[in-house]
Amino acid sequence: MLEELKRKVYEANMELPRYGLVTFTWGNASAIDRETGLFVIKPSGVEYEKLRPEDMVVMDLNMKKVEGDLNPSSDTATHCELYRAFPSVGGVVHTHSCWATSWAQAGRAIPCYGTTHADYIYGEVPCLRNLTEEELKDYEANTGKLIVEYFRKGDVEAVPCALCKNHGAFAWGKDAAEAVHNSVVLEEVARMAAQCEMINPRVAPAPQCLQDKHYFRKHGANAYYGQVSH
Ligand SMILES: O=C(CO)[C@@H](O)[C@@H](O)COP(=O)(O)O
Repeated sequence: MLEELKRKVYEANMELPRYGLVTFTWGNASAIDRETGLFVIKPSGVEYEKLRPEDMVVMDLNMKKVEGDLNPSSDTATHCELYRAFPSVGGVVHTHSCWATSWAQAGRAIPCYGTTHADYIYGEVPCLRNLTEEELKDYEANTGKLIVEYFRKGDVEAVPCALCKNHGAFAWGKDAAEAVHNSVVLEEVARMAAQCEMINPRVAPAPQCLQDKHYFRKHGANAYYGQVSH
């Protein structure tokens, strides 16, 4: 079932340690097939060196396992909430990548200090609050609901990532490969922002007009970066 999607999700997961975003088993990638409403996700706690495409687990949007011998990722309910809420989200990645997680642990949103950030993310990367003790009873689903609640008031495409306080990072995209790409961007942006504040503790965000210029060079009707044809 969904063999091609399983292969893509497997490849996306394998990219995470290659890019240095995942240590041991600290992360997961998934992707959804919108026609069937099923999504494919990494199994929980399986070492990346041992992972195989056929180990990927198929889930439905009611959190029922449809296919797979192994337990799905412990973060499956978070991925599921994002797929349920946002039809444009086709792939989700969660990591504990060092720099993004450092901002999450510090409880800080990442300001947009430059055009590398603005090329991909419109405005700051939010750092979402801790869950309450009550909310922690359904931890992973409520983590997803918190992200959804934030982006219902925002733009889930213009800001393709978020930090969860004291936890780690989530990123998404139209498919698993784009979600991985955005995770790499997030980690680089987080690292540069931290170093930027170290070099100049009074640094200010990049001027809004420069942020706009860079974001809209690459996104929307007037984008002209790369081999775009008008
Ligand atoms: O947050 C954590 C662990 O604290 C998990 O996201 C991470 O270890 C990945 O778990 P899975 O192997 O996907 O279940």
